[in-house]
Amino acid sequence: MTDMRRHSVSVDVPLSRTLVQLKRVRSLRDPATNSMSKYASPSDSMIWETASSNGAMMEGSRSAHHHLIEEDVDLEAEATMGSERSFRAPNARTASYRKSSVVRIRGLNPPRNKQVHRVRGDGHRKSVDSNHSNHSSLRQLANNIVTNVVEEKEEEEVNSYERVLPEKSEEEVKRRSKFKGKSSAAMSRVGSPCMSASEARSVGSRRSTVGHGTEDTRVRSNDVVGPNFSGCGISYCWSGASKYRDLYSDSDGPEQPLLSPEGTEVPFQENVPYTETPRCLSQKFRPRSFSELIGLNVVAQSLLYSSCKGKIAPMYLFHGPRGTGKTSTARIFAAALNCLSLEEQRPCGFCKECVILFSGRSRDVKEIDAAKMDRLGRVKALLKSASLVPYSSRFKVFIVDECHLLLEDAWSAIVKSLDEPYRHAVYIMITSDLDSLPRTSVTHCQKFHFPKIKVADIVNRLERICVDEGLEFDHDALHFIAAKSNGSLRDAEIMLDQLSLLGKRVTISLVHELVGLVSDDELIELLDLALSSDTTNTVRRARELMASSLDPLQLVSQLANLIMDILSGRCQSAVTEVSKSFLGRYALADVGIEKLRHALKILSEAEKQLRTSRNKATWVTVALLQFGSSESDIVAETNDMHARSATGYTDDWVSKVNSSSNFCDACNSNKSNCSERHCRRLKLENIWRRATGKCQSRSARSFLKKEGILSSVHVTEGNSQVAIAEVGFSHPDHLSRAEKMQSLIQGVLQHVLGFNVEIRFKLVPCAARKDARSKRHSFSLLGCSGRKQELSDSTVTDEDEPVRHGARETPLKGYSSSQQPSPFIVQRVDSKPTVHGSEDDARSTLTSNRSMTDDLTRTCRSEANYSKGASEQGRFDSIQEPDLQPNCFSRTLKLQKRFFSSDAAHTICFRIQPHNKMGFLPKKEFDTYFCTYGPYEQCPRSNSRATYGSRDEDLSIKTSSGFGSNLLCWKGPKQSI
Ligand SMILES: Nc1ncnc2c1ncn2[C@@H]1O[C@H](COP(=O)(O)OP(=O)(O)OP(=O)(O)O)[C@@H](O)[C@H]1O
Ligand SMILES: [Zn+2]
Repeated sequence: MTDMRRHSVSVDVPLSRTLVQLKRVRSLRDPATNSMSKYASPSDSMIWETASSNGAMMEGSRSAHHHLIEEDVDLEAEATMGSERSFRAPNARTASYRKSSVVRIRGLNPPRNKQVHRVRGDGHRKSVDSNHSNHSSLRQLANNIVTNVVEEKEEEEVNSYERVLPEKSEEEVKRRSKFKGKSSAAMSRVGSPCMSASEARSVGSRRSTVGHGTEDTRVRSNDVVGPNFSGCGISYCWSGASKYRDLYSDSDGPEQPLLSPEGTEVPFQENVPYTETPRCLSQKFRPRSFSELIGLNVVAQSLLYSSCKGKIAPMYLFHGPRGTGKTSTARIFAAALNCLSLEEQRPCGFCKECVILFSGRSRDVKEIDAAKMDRLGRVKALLKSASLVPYSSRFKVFIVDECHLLLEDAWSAIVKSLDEPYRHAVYIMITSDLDSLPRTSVTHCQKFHFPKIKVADIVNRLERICVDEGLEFDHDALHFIAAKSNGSLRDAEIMLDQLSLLGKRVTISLVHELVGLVSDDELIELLDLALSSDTTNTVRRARELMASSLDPLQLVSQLANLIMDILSGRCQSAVTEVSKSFLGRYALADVGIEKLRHALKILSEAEKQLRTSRNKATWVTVALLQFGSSESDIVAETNDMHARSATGYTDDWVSKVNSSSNFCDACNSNKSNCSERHCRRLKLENIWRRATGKCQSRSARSFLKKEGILSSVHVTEGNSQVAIAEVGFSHPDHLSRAEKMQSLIQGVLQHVLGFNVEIRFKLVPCAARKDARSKRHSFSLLGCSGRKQELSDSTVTDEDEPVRHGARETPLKGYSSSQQPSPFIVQRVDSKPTVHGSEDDARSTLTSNRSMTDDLTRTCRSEANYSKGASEQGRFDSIQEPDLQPNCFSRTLKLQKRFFSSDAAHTICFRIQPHNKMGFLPKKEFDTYFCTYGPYEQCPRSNSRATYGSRDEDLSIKTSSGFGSNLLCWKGPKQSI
């Protein structure tokens, strides 16, 4: 036996039987784990994700044998899989066995080195432990192995001609027949009692291919397996089980015992015949022709036409939401492509191709799960297979589901392969996420959009199913299911399926119970209570509803939907008394509508809060109680708001936060006693404190509290009122950090203000921070070392009261006073600026220092016309230069990097506003410089010369102006300048 192990031996016994024996011999398993999976082979090139969903498949590898044989056939079929696979010896002994025995499988290229143990498929490879108790089995097996070199050689050649590409010469085909004949003889010896049906079919098929061409093949293969033969169901069946199934995934599945406890062989289970029994309604009613597709007229017509006219693209892309029929359509189209009928209505559903395909046994139509195509090797194998001629059909169709999971490399490989002249290969890519596909690849596809299915169409379909299934139903219930399924027919069918299991009439209350929803009547009742300020009953009813396991968020969403339906007039055809009476009171009266809008607003706020709150039920109840704020409140509030908006300022949020109208919570005094401005600022602080207090993250909370300041709040006019909150930070780094927290800040402010909030960030002086109320804080806006700018308290930007300082408040030339741009940050510069350059510069700097002794505070202005709408997308910050004497020529401003956002996507634009002591110079004399942080650019808007500092961390701008300047710095997307 040892000798035998050492020498290569070829196999003379029927190979499938050998494999069966290998499979059965328990001792061939890994002794440590008793598992074969350890030797699971590199099935890298065995990527067939086959379609499908067959009940038999779901049973997993109830028969590893079946699996094995089936794969054998697969391999034979797919020449691409013919790569050699060798066992990896788990230990020396198995290695020794490996060396000694060469087990060859039909369809695989013969090993050059006979010491290579070849197995196909996932290769249930086995090691042999010579010490194992089943020596005798092994010996018997080994004795059955007889060298047959000639056979091997022939087989090799057969294999190489197994699949003939169209380009192959006739001569080759003849040779192929010759060898096929021999092969058939060899195959006739495949006498395994367990030869699988598919194998038998394959054998028959091969025989007939040789002699009679493909048309004959179909007939002959049926002769062998019988027209009703349904195979073991592995890998190709579509109905009955999960859609995505890895052919190899069950190699480790529950295998039937190979040896009984007594050591005798356990007879293999019979193939479980393919069964068409659908597992659920959506399978049972899966469409099988274009005419059965719902809501897809254009798609169906187009595909039908292209299949009839033979205008077939190499690649299609089906995209759209889930459950809208993409996979079903792909299968129908695949069937139509291969249907043998000459009628226009394809697929006919009756021809052999149709029958095979719809029973999930087609070998030319394969479904592939893109998630499994995670290695290039697998993609290559797919492409190789695509290059082979189809078994029996006209087209090889690859349905790649979830194709957005394909790697970009895979996409390019597939797209590249489209150039090859494989006119029989068709790819149907399916995705629900079009945006994540590589754009260039998508352009190669014919795209079909699968829209959400209309409620009415879903209802019709459900009705038909109910009739077919003998289910009693209420129309309302079906309508509700359809509305709930969000355009997915599959979801609707699944819901109906569940309801049908209850064995009761499908009624709306049953549906509500199943999906955990409240009926419209119950909702209206609750809404009515809440709107009529019936506090006790509102609380009681809300609690009741939520106690019956209704999710508070769900309740909010249902209520909001109901209100929206009422507002949009969709609820006018009320059926019940409750809804009729409610609609009469609310939907028709202006005040009622105003109340409903108000309620909707409250719900939208509540919804945001609920997402983060633990005590959801309470918050819902609180929200409901707010519905009851009286009509006069709403009207008054609205008027008030409009009045304030008209002046450009509203402190509606103040009235919301501080309910008392005469008492100033902020300064704890009667409003008449507190100074308006002071009071407002304190209120802003109050809001900011409350808002920041709502931040969940401690670090964010303390950062915002410490560094940020709410400098103003505006509420816009119009229907969709938005509060525009300006939040300031004194340091650019803080500013950029805060910008990253924009949504958080927005959320907390929204919560406190009760409005949708739009945030505007800006740099403000430190002194404006609340903690610096009494102190004067220095800050370095320009960040130049040694350069400090102290700002007075008055620099707090309360925009209702623009701060204007000093004699330099000269109107900008070129503007009438009414057109004056809005004021910007006010700064007072009282320290020496960093100016460097020539001696002249130095002198001028000194001069300028002298010149700015008294009146150094000045309003910087952003020029409103500078860029229309610019304020929407970015912002101006100003960097003020001290006044310089007119005789100052050129000088360089040096600005430290940290002033700028490090985000290269942002543009920083400097506008130099030269001015003399008399005021700003006329507009045309302005110099503009422009740069992007990163590689600096010349300003496209002016031909001004700009010189930038060479040091990395500094940006220097050389001004050509002989005057003092303001620098207006634009931070925002480049294109918006
Ligand atoms: N347009 C449709 N016409 C008829 N039946 C449909 C349609 N859409 C969905 N169905 C039903 O839903 C089931 C599932 O459909 P299918 O698998 O084709 O959807 P899908 O769009 O591919 O979904 P997914 O994107 O989740 O794979 C089908 O069996 C069928 O019963
Ligand atoms: Zn047909």
